[in-house]
Amino acid sequence: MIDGTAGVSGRRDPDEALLDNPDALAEHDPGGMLRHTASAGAQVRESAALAAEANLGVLADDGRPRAVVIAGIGTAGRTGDVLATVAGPRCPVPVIPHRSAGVPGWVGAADVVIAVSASGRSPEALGAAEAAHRRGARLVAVGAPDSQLQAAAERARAPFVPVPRRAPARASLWALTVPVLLAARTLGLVKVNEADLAETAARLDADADRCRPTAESFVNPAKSLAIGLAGSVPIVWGSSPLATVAARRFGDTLSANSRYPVVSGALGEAGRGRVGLLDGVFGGLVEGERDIFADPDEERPTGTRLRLVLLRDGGLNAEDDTDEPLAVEERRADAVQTLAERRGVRCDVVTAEGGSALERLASLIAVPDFASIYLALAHGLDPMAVPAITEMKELANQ
Ligand SMILES: O=P(O)(O)OC[C@H]1O[C@](O)(CO)[C@@H](O)[C@@H]1O
Repeated sequence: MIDGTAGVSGRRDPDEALLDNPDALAEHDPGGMLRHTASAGAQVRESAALAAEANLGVLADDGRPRAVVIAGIGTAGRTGDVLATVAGPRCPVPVIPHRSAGVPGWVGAADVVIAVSASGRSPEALGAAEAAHRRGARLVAVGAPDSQLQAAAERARAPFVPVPRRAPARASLWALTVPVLLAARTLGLVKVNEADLAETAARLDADADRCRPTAESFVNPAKSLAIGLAGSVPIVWGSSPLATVAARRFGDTLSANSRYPVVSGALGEAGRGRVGLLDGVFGGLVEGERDIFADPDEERPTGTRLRLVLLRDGGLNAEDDTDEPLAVEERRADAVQTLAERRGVRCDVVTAEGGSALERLASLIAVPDFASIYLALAHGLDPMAVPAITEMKELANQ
């Protein structure tokens, strides 16, 4: 074990055996990040019930808005990306995630602002709630009960969905996302129905079960994904807009939980530039030096190398939910797998399952969420405590 600055201790080389030792897992996860993450399905059900009590119906009183702005930062900000992708390219109004304080200059009485903050106190969400009120935009707020955000919503006489606080915010993705989607449903912008919510919750429960700490690495998809990523520079690309949201989410959790550098984004965009990484010093150049006779399961390459994680959507219905033909996305996903294989870059594929956009998204997020935690634990890092975030806030506020 080594100690870094800020009292963070961990080991440079991952201890894979630790992943199959439930006592050691619990010891390294004192805040219960695995347990919080396993509550994703319950979060969907709870938030759906809380949203149903929040009088979201008033949002629809003035009809369809000109635009919807989802204001928040970090995980709260990701909920805006989820809404934009679930609403899809045929959504009749622009859906705009906004990650800085306040709201865009054009926001006015014709628009809706959804302010989201797990703690209920981020300057970004608070600034947006206040600006929306000042400009006469319709407002709905989602966040911790009895928070500054709740007070701001009350001042604006706006609906507020009180989402119980879990620390840290990134363990609350589903709790925050569902009220955002249900607010948009009230406005007629998404088709998410009760069955979609129930099936998404069931999918998250089933994945949490497959990824539970007592399920050993050879049957646990999150542990095996973590072991594959250990020591690598992960590249996470999503084959569709939906899968790209999941890819960016994996970028968030790999950075914050596992403290790994990661390249994440859309495969379509990557194919026009970032795919060049596969040929570089962490890709083809180092892989070319590997002993081709070594047992791929035994050998852990010495040079840092890339590991590609491809999140494949496959789409639901080519007519309805994609802005380019499904076949194009699929061909591109096949192509990058071939390219990685030619360079000797290992590739993990997670394929979406489920009958709705939300369930498919859940199926691309659940296993990677757990993998990021197992990767942290293999390195002896507490996946919950990220002192650099607090230190950064303190330094920035000086
Ligand atoms: O959802 P909140 O509480 O507004 O926080 C926004 C972001 O800020 C952090 O709390 C870090 O300060 C993240 O964990 C979070 O996603």
